[in-house]
Amino acid sequence: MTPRPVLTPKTIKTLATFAQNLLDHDSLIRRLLRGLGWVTLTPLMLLRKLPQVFAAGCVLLLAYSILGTGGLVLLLVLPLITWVMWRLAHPESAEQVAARVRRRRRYRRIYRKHWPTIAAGCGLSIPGAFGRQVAPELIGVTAYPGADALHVRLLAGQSPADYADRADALAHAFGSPQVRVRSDQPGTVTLLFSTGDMLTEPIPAMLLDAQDADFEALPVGLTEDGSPYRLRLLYSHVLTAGATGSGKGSALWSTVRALAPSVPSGVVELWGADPKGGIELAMGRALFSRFTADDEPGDMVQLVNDAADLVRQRSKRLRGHSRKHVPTAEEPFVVLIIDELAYLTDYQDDTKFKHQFNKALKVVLSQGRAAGVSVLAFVQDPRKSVVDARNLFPTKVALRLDTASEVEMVLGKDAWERGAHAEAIPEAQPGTGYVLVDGDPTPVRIRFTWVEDDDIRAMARDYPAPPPAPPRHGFTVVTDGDDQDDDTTGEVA
Ligand SMILES: Nc1ncnc2c1ncn2[C@@H]1O[C@H](COP(=O)(O)OP(=O)(O)OP(=O)(O)O)[C@@H](O)[C@H]1O
Repeated sequence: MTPRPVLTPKTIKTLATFAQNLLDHDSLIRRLLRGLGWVTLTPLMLLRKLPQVFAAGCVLLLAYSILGTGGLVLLLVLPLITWVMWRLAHPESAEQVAARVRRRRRYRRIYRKHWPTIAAGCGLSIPGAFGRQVAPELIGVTAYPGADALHVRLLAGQSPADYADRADALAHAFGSPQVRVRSDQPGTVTLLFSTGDMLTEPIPAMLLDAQDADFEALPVGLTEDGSPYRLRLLYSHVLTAGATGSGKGSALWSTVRALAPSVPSGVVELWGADPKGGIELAMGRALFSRFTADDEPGDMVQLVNDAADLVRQRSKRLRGHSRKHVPTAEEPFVVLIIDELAYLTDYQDDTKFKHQFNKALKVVLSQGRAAGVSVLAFVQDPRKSVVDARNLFPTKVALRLDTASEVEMVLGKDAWERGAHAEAIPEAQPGTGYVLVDGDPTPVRIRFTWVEDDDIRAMARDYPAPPPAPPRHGFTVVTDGDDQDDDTTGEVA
């Protein structure tokens, strides 16, 4: 028996029809194959692009197969009911979770998606293979209530200054009112995009803390991410500049308030010089161990001279024993508060007075930090001649100022380029400013708390300075020429 040929004319005709059908776009076979592909590939696509949706679909299918329709409906409705009950019972925690979810969505939709294009547009990418642009790696995003922080790994050859130069372009590209550049660790940079202003509302005075205060981290206000701002005063000096009505008073009293609980024990001594006749400081007079608000400038010179003498004595004692003075009730942390520095350093006609004052102030500024004597000074006019000593202040604060050049006079050009636009602070937001601390090029936007007159009176009543003890600092003027360092002879202004 001869075998039947596999390819009979009939088989060939069937195959030809099948092939024609395959080629025909609208044929049944093509449609069936397309359907099959869709059914098998869609879950794979979902798994890759939207893993959460895929997982949710699997759970629902599983629930349906195990629990049936009723169970499936329950499974769908239960989270909704739980969410509504949560919102009703604990609206704050529910809002926190919702905000976190919103922020994560924003991170994915805005930053992750657009970062490569925006980095290239702002000139922060480098050319890669095949004409592609290589963007700096976006390591992650931290969402704070008032700002999003983008952590970016620097490309070889880049520095945070390159990002500071492009800060304006970056802010516009991401639709943020402002971006500030922070360099936290080598090789990375943090870009802080404002997403809303946490500092628009006045911040009430901090609760007085009866515990021993940390004088290197005094809570005086809030930063723009809503966290407390802690000011270093011990082993530092702070210069605050601001136009009239910018809130210098709140900077002063927020700091005094953080120190006040340590005043009655004598661990902190406040010395106040208010050349404007006591308008600012007199309300809290009882807090001050030494106070001069006379129009008579001689008293101010005496006060700063005494501070300089104390610094010299302590420095002499510290020499060879310790590098830093630790405040105690016997040897307190002395804070010399000068309300309007320009009045004493610049506006005086009497050159002899100016010379004496500047000489003593320079001793305190150059040697006082280690000796536990800090200066907290305020100026309205930041012209160079007024604050020529600003480099001796490790911490500088620019409240609202009139022009960008004034900001540069106080904080330096680099800080302005990094976003410290103190000239743009709204008049309606007194107490807001930028802080720059030596060693950290990133200005921090903060708002000082608002200490009301009643709060000041209550502080003065509850935390008065102890009565003067017999001389314990030995305020006798040190005349030993050997103890006076060369740099005590210079002028401040
Ligand atoms: N931190 C703050 N929060 C809310 N309001 C404030 C704050 N600081 C100041 N203010 C408001 O602004 C006004 C002016 O503030 P302040 O007197 O401290 O400014 P200043 O810079 O000391 O002005 P001047 O140089 O004219 O004395 C205050 O009376 C108060 O109403």
